[in-house]
Amino acid sequence: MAKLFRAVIMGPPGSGKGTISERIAQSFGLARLSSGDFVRENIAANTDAGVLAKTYIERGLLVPDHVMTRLLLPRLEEMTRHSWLMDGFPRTLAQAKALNSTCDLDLVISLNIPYETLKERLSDRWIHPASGRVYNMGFNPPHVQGRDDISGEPLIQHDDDKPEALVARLRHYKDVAKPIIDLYKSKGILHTFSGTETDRIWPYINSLLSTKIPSTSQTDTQRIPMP
Ligand SMILES: Nc1nc2c(ncn2[C@@H]2O[C@H](COP(=O)(O)OP(=O)(O)O)[C@@H](O)[C@H]2O)c(=O)[nH]1
Ligand SMILES: Nc1ncnc2c1ncn2[C@@H]1O[C@H](COP(=O)(O)OP(=O)(O)O)[C@@H](O)[C@H]1O
Repeated sequence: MAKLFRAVIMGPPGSGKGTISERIAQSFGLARLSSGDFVRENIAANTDAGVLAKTYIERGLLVPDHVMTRLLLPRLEEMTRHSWLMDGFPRTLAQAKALNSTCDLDLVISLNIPYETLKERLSDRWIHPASGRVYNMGFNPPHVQGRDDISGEPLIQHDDDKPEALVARLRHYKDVAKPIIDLYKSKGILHTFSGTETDRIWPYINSLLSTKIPSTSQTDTQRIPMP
């Protein structure tokens, strides 16, 4: 069997994790895993962990580590034969340690984007809540203003994308991400990309992955559709 490839993408809210993950999944055939999608799937399916997670999300809180790992690790065990890229997990050092004990990561991408850029992007971010599709009124606008391209349903803006909530979210990200980044740096798997435009960062990520992902795993790996 081809060697598998496991990667994590990290970065503050608005840094382009979703946008870049989508490009990586398409270009390299990795399964794209999103912790936010797992949480929403579990809430929709009314699993025990989903019911518990919902009580935190409703209060605008992060889901506690033990609930997150209970949600995610079994899903990762189903993926033992696939290459994947994870977005949104780990978000704490405890989660990083739990992930560590389940699998060996090959690579971590960390996005380093200036605050002003994040603020501008998020104030322009619109979301289709049912699918998680993300638009930006300048960068990738929907075909019809205010409507999802596929379903035609209305787009919404998250309250926590508003500038007043953003400062606190970014400060929180820096505090919790630092030890995780240090951990991956010490393992020699961290790659940091800085800049203000995804289109300028993408070629560097693309060429890095081209050297790291075994070409056989690009064809052997089946794309796992996410809801
Ligand atoms: N103007 C601009 N917007 C971008 C760029 N890259 C991503 N975006 C938009 O910025 C917002 C945040 O990106 P997203 O991928 O959702 O970031 P995440 O929160 O890290 O997953 C979305 O509305 C994207 O469409 C860029 O280079 N320029
Ligand atoms: N790794 C995680 N640790 C704790 N909570 C998480 C994690 N991933 C997702 N969540 C929870 O699920 C919610 C939705 O996640 P996500 O789609 O990544 O949205 P956002 O980028 O707005 O935080 C988060 O706001 C958080 O409550």
